[in-house]
Amino acid sequence: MSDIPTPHIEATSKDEIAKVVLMPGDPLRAKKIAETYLKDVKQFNQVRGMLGFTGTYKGKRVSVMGSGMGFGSIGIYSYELFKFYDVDTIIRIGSCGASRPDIKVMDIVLADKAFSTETFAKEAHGYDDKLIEGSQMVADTIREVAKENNIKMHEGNIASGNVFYSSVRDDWEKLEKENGIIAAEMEAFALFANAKATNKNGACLLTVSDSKYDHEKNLTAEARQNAFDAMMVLALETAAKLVD
Ligand SMILES: O=P(O)(O)O[C@H]1O[C@H](CO)[C@@H](O)[C@H]1O
Ligand SMILES: O=c1cc[nH]c(=O)[nH]1
Repeated sequence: MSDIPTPHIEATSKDEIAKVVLMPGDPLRAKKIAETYLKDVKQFNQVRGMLGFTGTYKGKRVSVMGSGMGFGSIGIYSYELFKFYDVDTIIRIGSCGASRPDIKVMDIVLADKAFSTETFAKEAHGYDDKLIEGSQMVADTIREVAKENNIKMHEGNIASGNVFYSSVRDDWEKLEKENGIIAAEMEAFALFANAKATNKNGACLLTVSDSKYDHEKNLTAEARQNAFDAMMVLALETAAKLVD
């Protein structure tokens, strides 16, 4: 197996990437975060447009890189970061759909476990589990930061899946109830599986971008790219504590 650079990340030294990586799906959101919140920023990746940057937040080195959408994409990037670049922690910072009426657009969700009916974890690492837990150490730090900054979060399991548009599934509400699912997105299950297999830390913070209970409030693509400030405070302050 190749070492660095990898087929998908062009950084030639492990030092170009911090021990904690924040990972939105959208590479342009990664750029925006680096420009807005980090100092002394250096870009470490542009292969396939999957932009990655390292800078400092309150003096602590933090990286931010896009994951792309779905298990295939985050599966590649998170594995290469954990396995070949010695990254310890990846915090996904994404958007999601709400699976409960009390969870509103712009609310923040901290994922406990990610649920999927798909085969990524089995094919990648032989895991049969449909629910895979995120790092409780990172989740505890996020809770601490939320308390310190008076930021409200919903906590629970989330559903992950490669299929955004489905014309056949009608069993979701039952699965959501049975598995304690409060929101839906497309990457956390693969991230948590890779973290488990490499003995690293994966966590997932989400901002609700749309709700089937309130379609009128759903966010535009531009708002999704720009509007997630509270989640950013949580992720950046957590990263700063983790690299103490
Ligand atoms: O906003 P991001 O992080 O991309 O997350 C969500 O948005 C994308 C779908 O529009 C999927 O990647 C899903 O997980
Ligand atoms: O994956 C996603 C992302 C946002 N909203 C959804 O319903 N699903």
